[in-house]
Amino acid sequence: MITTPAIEVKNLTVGYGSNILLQNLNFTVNSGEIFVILGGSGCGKSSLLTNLNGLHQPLAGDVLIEGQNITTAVGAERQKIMTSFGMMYQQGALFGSMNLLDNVTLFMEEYTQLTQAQMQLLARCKLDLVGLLPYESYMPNEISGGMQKRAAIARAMALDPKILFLDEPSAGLDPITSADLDSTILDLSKNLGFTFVVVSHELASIYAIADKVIMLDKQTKSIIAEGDPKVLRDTSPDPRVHQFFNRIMSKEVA
Ligand SMILES: Nc1ncnc2c1ncn2[C@@H]1O[C@H](COP(=O)(O)OP(=O)(O)OP(=O)(O)O)[C@@H](O)[C@H]1O
Repeated sequence: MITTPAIEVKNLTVGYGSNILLQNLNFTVNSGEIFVILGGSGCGKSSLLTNLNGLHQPLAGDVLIEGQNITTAVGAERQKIMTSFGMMYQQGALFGSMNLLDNVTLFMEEYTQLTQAQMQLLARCKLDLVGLLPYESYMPNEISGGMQKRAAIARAMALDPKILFLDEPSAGLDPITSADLDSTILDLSKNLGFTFVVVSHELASIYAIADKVIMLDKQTKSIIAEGDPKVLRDTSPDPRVHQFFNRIMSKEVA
């Protein structure tokens, strides 16, 4: 059986006006995979993510989400593609003036015809999946940084997407909280079959969750490595890749 990839990227050029960050990228994210985008600071990881999720238009090329071209889609067709994925941004993920339950129901109110009771029931399911059901009435500033990240994942799941984009989920978290978040991501992947596309430069997290990575390079504006991160760490002949993956002692990541 041939399954449509979750995401197909074809000849994609990412940048802003005349500032080209990444050129002619080609890669595929398979359904159910945890796919990690990595690379040095400023190489264009977050920009690539905003081209994949339709927030910014690529300078050239196409992005297909479950076979549908988000780059060319307009109107209702585009809206349909946009609701097939959820997004967790690096900064300010939650609305500070709403409790966690309202943060999750917000998108349902905008995009569905469900009753309040139905929305709340579904939102409680999402909060439960990330371990936050007892905190549904808490405000974002009343919970820890790690809990805020998990609440943001619950909110990204509000419309039952198949794909979740996470921009630097571990940023600002201590190693133990970060490992907890990795467990949540792995659970959601294993139990519910989500496809994750994650921007990260945290090696411990990359080794813990990634099925596949692509490594971006600022100088060549291209993908310089692709595959299983542990295999790349142990076998890549490319010094840039070797240096990235061996920043910490191997015993920490074995
Ligand atoms: N909206 C924008 N308009 C113009 N330039 C931008 C915009 N967003 C990012 N850039 C520029 O694009 C370059 C790459 O930024 P981006 O955030 O995509 O890289 P990154 O690899 O995610 O970086 P980091 O790891 O530091 O978060 C930077 O020079 C940045 O200033």
